[in-house]
Amino acid sequence: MTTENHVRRPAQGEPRTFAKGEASPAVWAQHLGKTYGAASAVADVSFAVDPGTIVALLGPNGAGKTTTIEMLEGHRTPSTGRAQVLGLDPSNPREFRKLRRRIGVALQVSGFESALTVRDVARRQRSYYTKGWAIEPIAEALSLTDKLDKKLGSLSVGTRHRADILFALVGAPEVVFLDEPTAGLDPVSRREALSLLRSLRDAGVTVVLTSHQLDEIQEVADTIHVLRAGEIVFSGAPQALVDVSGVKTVATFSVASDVRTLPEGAQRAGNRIEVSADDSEALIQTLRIWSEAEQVPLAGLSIHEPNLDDAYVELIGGTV
Ligand SMILES: Nc1ncnc2c1ncn2[C@@H]1O[C@H](COP(=O)(O)OP(=O)(O)OP(=O)(O)O)[C@@H](O)[C@H]1O
Repeated sequence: MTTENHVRRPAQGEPRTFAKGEASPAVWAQHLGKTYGAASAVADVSFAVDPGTIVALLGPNGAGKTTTIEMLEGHRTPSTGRAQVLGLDPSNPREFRKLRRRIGVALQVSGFESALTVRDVARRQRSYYTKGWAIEPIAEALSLTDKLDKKLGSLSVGTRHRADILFALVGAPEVVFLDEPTAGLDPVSRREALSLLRSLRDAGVTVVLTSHQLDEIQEVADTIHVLRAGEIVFSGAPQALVDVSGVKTVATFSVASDVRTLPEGAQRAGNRIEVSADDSEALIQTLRIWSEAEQVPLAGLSIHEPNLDDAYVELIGGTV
């Protein structure tokens, strides 16, 4: 879903209401902005998040992802615009008190006491909520079972990060905000964390996260919002960004040095040949036909189809 297509813009100060039958977004931001003195951290961010989906805020360092997510969590007050999470305004202290029992938050850097064990903090976090999930199964899903009785101060950075995800989830939140949840995690832990995110979505939990790991985002996110200099420059499904990016499929292969005729549009560097096209199937077909006609084998053929990483780099480029 794109950002604002089903959202009626309310007048300033009017509570956001949704038509009968219209699904209320779990998270809604309209023209959110945050300034620090003369500096703008977030300029103008609007989007709506469907319940039970995974949404990723992407963008270069300093684009405003953390500031945006922290305004939604109620940790920063917007300078302009407004937000609702589960129909409540995170910047309104009375509404925030209700909201915080229904959301889970893992900050990029958390401030839990180093002298407490993982279990102590998990129990305490769960006690703040009316509902709650059992600690052990989540700990197991994050490979934290043998760390539950370790003090936070003794954990490695990646383990500490996984513990922060556990703390965000123990209260059975309806919406979870995770700031770079897989940063610093080893490859196996990453897989586990991604699998946990999918399970949360299957259970109807809405997940809003920030990330620089585009391969992971392509795998798990339903929707991405790409920020640049505090503004959204793309909203949609990860594949939609790939599709509009114009990045081509590239085939590379080697030929003997006496081969002179090449497929149309091919680039040659020594014996290495590179051919690109919009459509990978058509490209492979063209190469097969050329190979058979010329009696030249496609030695070491590799095909690189554009992915989210390629599309993101094309979108963001070196312009920031
Ligand atoms: N408390 C603050 N005071 C002044 N400027 C701030 C403050 N917090 C953030 N900023 C600035 O706001 C901009 C956006 O920062 P933010 O942390 O939201 O970016 P980000 O997209 O999350 O970056 P990263 O990928 O590095 O985490 C940056 O230029 C940052 O320096």
